[in-house]
Amino acid sequence: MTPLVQSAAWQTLRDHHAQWQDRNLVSLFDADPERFDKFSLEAAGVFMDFSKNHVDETTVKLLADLGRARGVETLRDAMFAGEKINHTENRAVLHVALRAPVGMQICVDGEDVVPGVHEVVDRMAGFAERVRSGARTGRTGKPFTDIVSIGIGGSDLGPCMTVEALRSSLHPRLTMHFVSNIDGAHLAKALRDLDPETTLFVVISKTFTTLETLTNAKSARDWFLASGATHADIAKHFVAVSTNAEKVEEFGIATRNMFGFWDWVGGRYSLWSAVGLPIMLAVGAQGFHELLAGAHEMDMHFRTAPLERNLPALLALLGVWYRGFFGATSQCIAPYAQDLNRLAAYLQQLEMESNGKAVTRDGTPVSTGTCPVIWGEPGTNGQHAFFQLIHQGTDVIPVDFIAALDGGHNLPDHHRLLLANCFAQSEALMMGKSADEVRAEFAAAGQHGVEVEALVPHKVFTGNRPSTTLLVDRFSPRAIGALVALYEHKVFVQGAVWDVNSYDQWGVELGKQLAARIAPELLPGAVAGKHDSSTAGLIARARAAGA
Ligand SMILES: O=P(O)(O)OC[C@H]1O[C@](O)(CO)[C@@H](O)[C@@H]1O
Repeated sequence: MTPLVQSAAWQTLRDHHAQWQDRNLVSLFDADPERFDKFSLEAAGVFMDFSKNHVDETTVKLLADLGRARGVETLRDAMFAGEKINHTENRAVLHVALRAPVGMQICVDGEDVVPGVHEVVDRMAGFAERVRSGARTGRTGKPFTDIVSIGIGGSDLGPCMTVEALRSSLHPRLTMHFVSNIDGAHLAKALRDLDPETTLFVVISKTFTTLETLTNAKSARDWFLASGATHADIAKHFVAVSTNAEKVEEFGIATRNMFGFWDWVGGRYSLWSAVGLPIMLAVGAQGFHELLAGAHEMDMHFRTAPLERNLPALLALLGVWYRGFFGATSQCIAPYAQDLNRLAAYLQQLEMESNGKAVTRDGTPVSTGTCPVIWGEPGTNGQHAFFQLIHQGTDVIPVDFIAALDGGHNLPDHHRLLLANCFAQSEALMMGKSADEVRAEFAAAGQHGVEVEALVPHKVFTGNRPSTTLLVDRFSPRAIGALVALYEHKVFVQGAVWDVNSYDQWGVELGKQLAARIAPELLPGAVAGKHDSSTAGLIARARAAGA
């Protein structure tokens, strides 16, 4: 494929960008009373206002042209057709099959995978409903009160983020805990107040070889056995989610207590598979089905809508536009929802592990910047922490504001203030405040003179800073499903335009290998291997401290 910056579509966009050097968003709104209607759209219950972005109708068309020229639609169709678009691992990429309704056909190597997907979901539902009803108990016959999900990365962030997001739908008897970090403090804190007789562990690992997960699972098993339980009791308190039955059995969990999935489900795209078992345990089978239905609706929109009217494509192309032409190296995620407090962490893996790549699909260096740094915190907390930099710092940082119209609680005054803050932030980022406006404020307060002039530059907001606002009715399972699928497809489109393989993650391997080498060197009496003087010095200090 032609390097991105040499493609005709990119060069046309570059010429078009020259017009944006001195264009002000406010003046675009002044010139066009219909701007909000023209640059907003809704699909699968997600409303997207992208009018406060540096785009006009020509920009949208040119960005869509770029998407088409880079083969977004062809690659999309190949993904839905089960082709092995993850070429470095020779795998299909079919998280969309995980939310396909009964009767839809999606084939890998000539075999329809949808019936197998539903078989697992039905098994999960049977299990989850028995745990939720209290029919399935622990070894002493007591119903479970606590569920500890052990996994990391894609085997943790999706279920953890979703369970938090669906707080208002959680089962009243079951408290959910998520343990990921190999830092023993994480597991120790989770187990501190738990009763082994009423605790169920869900060990999630696609490979079942991940150091963090196996270490935590072994320690959890030791904690359970130390309570007087026998090895035979493990079957009542431990279930596994994996693609690796052999390793699961080796760990001591019988395969009848295992829920499987497939190599065509990438870790960070897996919350819709058995990896979502904690979600189903928390919100029930019905809630999980609604989550899948919301995602499927977004899939169908993504699959069929023209790029100019395609939510995921537009979100992605805006990101490409800012990354490529406005120097944006990061993207802020600002959900105005405390329940979405893990969304930024989830999207960090989804986007950065997928598109944080410096070579194209054929292995040659990329010609322009790829994935920006994804970061964020729920509003309004972010306003009192880092929004200063977004308003008055030196970089362009596009913001995605995400909110629900209904807060899902009975404190309507809080929700009104939350939404007011959300809408005010995007308005302030765009409008800014000029020096004359600052002077007028001082004058209205009766202040004039040299001291006032000295303060003016500090109080000026340049404005003209872009943001997109996503609104849903409320954070129902269906809306969360649609929202997450929206971002999954955004990542897909960006990967296609940048021509990177969004579905491998070789960049995490080197650190794992080196950690495996260093771990035995930290044991008492061990001989340290050959390292640079910094690493050797750090190892020596840890050994001296008896690590
Ligand atoms: O599910 P597993 O095999 O334990 O892997 C966990 C995570 O580790 C990674 O491979 C990266 O370290 C992720 O892609 C994955 O989600």
